[in-house]
Amino acid sequence: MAAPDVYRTIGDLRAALKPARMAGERIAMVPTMGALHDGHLSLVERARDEADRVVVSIFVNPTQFAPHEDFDAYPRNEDRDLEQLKALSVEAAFIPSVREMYPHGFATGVTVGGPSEGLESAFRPHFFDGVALVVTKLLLAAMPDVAIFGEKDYQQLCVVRRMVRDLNVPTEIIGAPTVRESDGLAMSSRNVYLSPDERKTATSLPATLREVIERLERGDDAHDVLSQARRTLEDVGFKVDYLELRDGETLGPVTEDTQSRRILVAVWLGRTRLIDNMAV
Ligand SMILES: Nc1ncnc2c1ncn2[C@@H]1O[C@H](COP(=O)(O)OP(=O)(O)OP(=O)(O)O)[C@@H](O)[C@H]1O
Ligand SMILES: CC(C)(CO)[C@@H](O)C(=O)[O-]
Ligand code: BAL
Repeated sequence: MAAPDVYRTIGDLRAALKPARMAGERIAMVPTMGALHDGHLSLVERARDEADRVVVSIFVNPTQFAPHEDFDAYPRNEDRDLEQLKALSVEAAFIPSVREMYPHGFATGVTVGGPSEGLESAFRPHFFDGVALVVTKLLLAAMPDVAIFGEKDYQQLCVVRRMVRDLNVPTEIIGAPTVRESDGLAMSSRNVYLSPDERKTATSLPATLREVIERLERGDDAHDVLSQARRTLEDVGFKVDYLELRDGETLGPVTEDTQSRRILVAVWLGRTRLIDNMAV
């Protein structure tokens, strides 16, 4: 197994991918912020199935963090990440500096409406502008045929799909299922912030979502079910940012035309913010 080639500039990445593209190879990209776990690795495996060549980007993107958020504390471990990518025979890692992505004088933004409204945006108003901007730049840097995003960040996946459609970016976006710990907690780089006690409590989050789904499928009133689930979460110590049932395709409100519903949640446990979602 060879370690991935590491590219730190957009120019070097483009030059390296050019021969593969000219030879008609299919290129897949997996954008990440590093601190890789099995959730990320499942995206890489999916990318492997989809393409001849896999590029994983590792970039903790400052424009999606508000000044009071955890940009500085965000876990970073490039050597360990590269070891994991080596084990999966990933050919290329794109690890740009903040200066490379946002050179002095940078003055452009990307704003997506539709699915970015509400949910995360109500609590992290800057977030999707930062994600849409950096994903646009990453896709333009690698020009992949396909890019894989996790359903764990379901609203992000919907926003990226909308941005790619609206801007005619020639990349197919694939959503991959959420990988969970054995007790059901969605894997997330931020789980390392949890104390041992908080980690035990955290398992109530997916358990509560599963109860919500069971009750909705039994036909219980959605408003009652959500109010009770919110109280359950608060009783075990979560502070709830949102717990909402949405149309699974548009992320708008559930209407008569809704084909699939999705329950989405964001909570705080001490200083850690957790998000999760499940199809109903
Ligand atoms: N448990 C998971 N299952 C599937 N995909 C995941 C999982 N966790 C993250 N991803 C996906 O990996 C990609 C990179 O995510 P990111 O690097 O932010 O990791 P993260 O674990 O979500 O970190 P954070 O704690 O910042 O939310 C995103 O497309 C995200 O949806
Ligand atoms: C898509 C992404 C890599 C953009 O920085 C990030 O939001 C993430 O890791 O989910
Ligand atoms: N996984 C999404 C990146 C973020 O929450 O900042």
